[in-house]
Amino acid sequence: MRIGIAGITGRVGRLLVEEVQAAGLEVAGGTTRQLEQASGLPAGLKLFATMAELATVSDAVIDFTHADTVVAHARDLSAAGVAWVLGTTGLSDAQQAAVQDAAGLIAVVHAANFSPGVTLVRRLALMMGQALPAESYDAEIVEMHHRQKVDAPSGTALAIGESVAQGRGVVLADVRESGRDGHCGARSPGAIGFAALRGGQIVGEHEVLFTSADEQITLTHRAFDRRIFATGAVRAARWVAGRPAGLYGMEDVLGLPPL
Ligand SMILES: NC(=O)C1=CN([C@@H]2O[C@H](COP(=O)(O)OP(=O)(O)OC[C@H]3O[C@@H](n4cnc5c(N)ncnc54)[C@H](OP(=O)(O)O)[C@@H]3O)[C@@H](O)[C@H]2O)C=CC1
Ligand SMILES: O=C(O)C1=N[C@H](C(=O)O)C[C@H](O)C1
Repeated sequence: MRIGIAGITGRVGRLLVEEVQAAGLEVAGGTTRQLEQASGLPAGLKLFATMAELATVSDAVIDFTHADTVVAHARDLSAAGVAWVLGTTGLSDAQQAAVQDAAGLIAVVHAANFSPGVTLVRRLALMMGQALPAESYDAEIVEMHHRQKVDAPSGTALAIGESVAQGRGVVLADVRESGRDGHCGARSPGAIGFAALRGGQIVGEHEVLFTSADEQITLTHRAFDRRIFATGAVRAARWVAGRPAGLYGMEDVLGLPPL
């Protein structure tokens, strides 16, 4: 199986090269905007300036790049009929819609976090949302990442928030409170709050807190090594091969029953 890697010079992209090879799969090549200057990659890798070119040599493409690439990548992979494993976060509504449209034509695995642990945390968050009434339990999600991260809150924090909202039977956009600062007023009843911290080289930490007047329950996930995302994405690429068009998540890859 030939795996293309979009964003092959990136923090995750470089690990993907190693993990695709470790899984016994072929690295078909990768995309980069720095065709001449890309350094530190294994010799002999095929580098391409566009997804359209990478798609011609790939059976599936793993994509950890930037939200600005998503619309073009959706178009090019749909046109080529190549499966897409998408890890990029910080997508706008229009970019999400492009992913959804692509999934009508090709198989897409889209996850804000490819670690098995976060997939389980999302399930637990949904159950907590179902069990702990919003009138009594305030849900807050705190995330911390490395200083280079460009989007906030993290895709994982938002995905966990979606799970809590699903458990509560509400729409996240209606109850989301992010980035409180200044005279922002008291917490709205039923709000799901988000706080984003940045510093150093933290790989990724997420905490979900449910706090009532009488008790607090917290779920914590810490990624110690970015490789966990690369191994999860390679697992998803293996899984997606030959699947019909559709939008899949990491819970499908892990074979978890629907909630
Ligand atoms: N789902 C998951 O499990 C995870 C998701 N992520 C997400 O994956 C994405 C990439 O993360 P990470 O590898 O840390 O990021 P990096 O910035 O290290 O790598 C992204 C690469 O994408 C390429 N790129 C292409 N187009 C653009 C653009 N318009 N702007 C910026 N870069 C571009 C760059 O390569 P070049 O300059 O060579 O073109 C860059 O090296 C982020 O959205 C991040 O949040 C990260 C970890 C886990
Ligand atoms: O940018 C990162 O590094 C990460 N991004 C993802 C996110 O936004 O949730 C996943 C992980 O936390 C690392």
